[in-house]
Order: sequence, then structure tokens, then C-alpha cells
Amino acid sequence: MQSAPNRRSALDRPATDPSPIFENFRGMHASELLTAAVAHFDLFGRLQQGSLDFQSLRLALQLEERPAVVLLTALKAMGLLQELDGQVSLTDLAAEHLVPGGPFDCGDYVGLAAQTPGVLTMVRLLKTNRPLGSDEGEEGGAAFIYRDGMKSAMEAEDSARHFTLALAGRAKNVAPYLADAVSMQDAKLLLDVGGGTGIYSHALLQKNPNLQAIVFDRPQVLKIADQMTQEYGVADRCQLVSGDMFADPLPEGADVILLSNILHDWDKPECQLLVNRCAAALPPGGRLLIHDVFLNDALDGPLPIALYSASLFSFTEGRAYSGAEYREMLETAGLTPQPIQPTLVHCGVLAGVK
Ligand SMILES: C[S@@+](CC[C@H](N)C(=O)[O-])C[C@H]1O[C@@H](n2cnc3c(N)ncnc32)[C@H](O)[C@@H]1O
Repeated sequence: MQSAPNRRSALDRPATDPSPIFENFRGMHASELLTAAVAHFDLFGRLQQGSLDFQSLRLALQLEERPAVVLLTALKAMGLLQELDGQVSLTDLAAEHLVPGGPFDCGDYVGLAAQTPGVLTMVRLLKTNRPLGSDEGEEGGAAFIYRDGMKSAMEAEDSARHFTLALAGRAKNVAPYLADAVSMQDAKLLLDVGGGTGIYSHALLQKNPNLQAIVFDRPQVLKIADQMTQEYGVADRCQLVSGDMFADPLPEGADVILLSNILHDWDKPECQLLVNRCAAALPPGGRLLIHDVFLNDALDGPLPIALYSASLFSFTEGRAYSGAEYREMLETAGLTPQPIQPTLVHCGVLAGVK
């Protein structure tokens, strides 16, 4: 499609794939989680005598479910733990090199990082199961997420602008791929819940000239979306509606609802609530699109997603989920999951049809 003069195109693709940049950026979490496991939780020592089931190991570590999944998924993805028939055990690599006191133990070497700020912060977050910035006394509020009663950075103009524009750095690379991966031939109205800048909607609107869209988000975030809809030349087909996706009625009439990088911000009960609300708002035959990253169904990798999961865990109340976990949420809401279509930067789109 030709871009009109002075109109940005959300369909232009980057010449190179930026995925390695995202992988290196998230790589710090490998060091933080490995060091935390060795030097703060004695994880490898605890498994020296034999395997434990997930719940017993979680209780021994004194971790809640979400941090335990994030930590153990990353260690499995690093090839240090394995899970067979629900029993978590050491791999040969971990047994030889990370059990304290073994002839080739290098745990003390890893422990050199035990008191570094990143590791200490990760240990605190794992123990408290609270996102950065969300507690009383912390500045700013939680990034990317808002629910009633939460201190959220998305409610103040400057921080909402900062975090929303930061996400556009990924979205502008990925949006053209989403627009290609999803057929909107029969769709009339797209509802982009938590749409941020709206770039994914803008790409779908530019690709599908008969489509209309609603971007639903917090009021401060929609100030950026407003600016962007003008720049992308889609303001006449893109409505902006503010509200709380957990509490307010979702705008009516959409035959496709997009949750792009939304569910990974929330713990499972909130995810299910949101999927249920979206499913209820769709007509028969309507589609809910989950655009996100996907862990393996066995929750043992891939490593870049396991490390991204640690990042999501740090900033939000969520983590990365597997395709199986998302399919279960869709099915619980009465939607039929379709195969995952890849987009870019480890993302893919999973549709649930009503
Ligand atoms: C991680 S961003 C995703 C933005 C965009 N969909 C993307 O893929 O880049 C999460 C978005 O959800 C919005 N959000 C968080 N909590 C919300 C709530 N309770 N109601 C409406 N929007 C919310 C945030 O303001 C933010 O724009």
C-alpha cells in the first residue's frame, strides 16, 4: 500500500530482525535468576537428595506460585533442572557443577554476584511477588498495568507517555507482521483492548481499508494514541475510548478483539477474567486475538521467552504463558483456539473463535 505524503505507514517492515537486541537486553535476567537460585535460595543443594514435585519445591523455597514458575522455567530453559512426570530434578550439568561441595562445584564463583543490585532486586521481587514501583514508599507506580486500588504509572501524564512510547519501539517493528498474519476480510470493527499507541490497530486499518477500530486504554495513554492516529492518517476510522478493562463495560459491536501484550501483564485469575469479558463481548463467529509470546507447553523454554518472563514478572503482575495455558483460558471462556501464527520478536497470534 502507498503511503500518502506526511502520513506514516505502520506497514513498513524493518530491513533487519531486531530480535537479538531484545534477547541481549533481557539477558541480565539469566544472571539474576541463576545467582538467586545458587546464592539466595540454595536451590541446587535442596535437590541434591532427589527430585521434588513442583508444589513441594515451591514450599521449600517459600515462593508463591508465580515467582516459582518464573524461576524454575528459566532454570529448566538453561538446562539446569528437568521435570519428568511432575517431579523436578537436577540435570547432570547442575548436579556436577552447582551442588555445594561437589568436586567440580562452581557455585561460589556464581555467588560472586550475590550482592549485586540486580540480583538483590530480583531476590526481593521473587520473595514478595510484587512488581517494581507498586508498593507504598516506591516512586512512580507500576509500569504498564492499572487496576482499581493499584499505584500505576499509567495514570500520570509523563510516566504514561514514557512507558507508552517505549512500547512503540517494539510495536512499530512487529505491527506489519501482525497485519499480515491476521485476515480481517470479514471483519468490520476491531476492538484493541489496552491498545497503547494503537500502532497494531493502525497497521490493521491501513492494511484493511474497510475496517474500523476502537483503541481502549487509560485516559493518559490515549493522549499518545490520539497523536498517533493523526500521524498514521487513520483518525477517521479509529475511535479512542478510555476505561478500565476489568471494571468498565467494553465498547460494543466489535467482531474482532485484540489483546496484544496484555495477558502477560496479569496473573492467571485476571487473565481469565479479561478473556471471559472479551468473549462475552463478541458475537457468534467473532474472534479474540491473543498477540503475545508463548512458552513451551512443558514450561521449560525457550530461554529468550523464559528471560522475558522474568522481565514481565519484575514490572507487572504477570509472566509469559504457554500456548497450552492460553488455550485453556480461551476454552474456559467458550472460544475455540486456532493454530498460533508467528509475527516478529518471538511474538505470535493465537485466535479464539466464538
Ligand atoms: C504492555 S502494554 C501493551 C500495549 C499494546 N497493546 C502493545 O502491544 O504494545 C499494556 C497496555 O494495557 C493498558 N492497561 C493496563 N491496565 C489497563 C486497564 N485496567 N484498563 C485499560 N487499559 C489498561 C496500559 O495502559 C498499556 O497501554
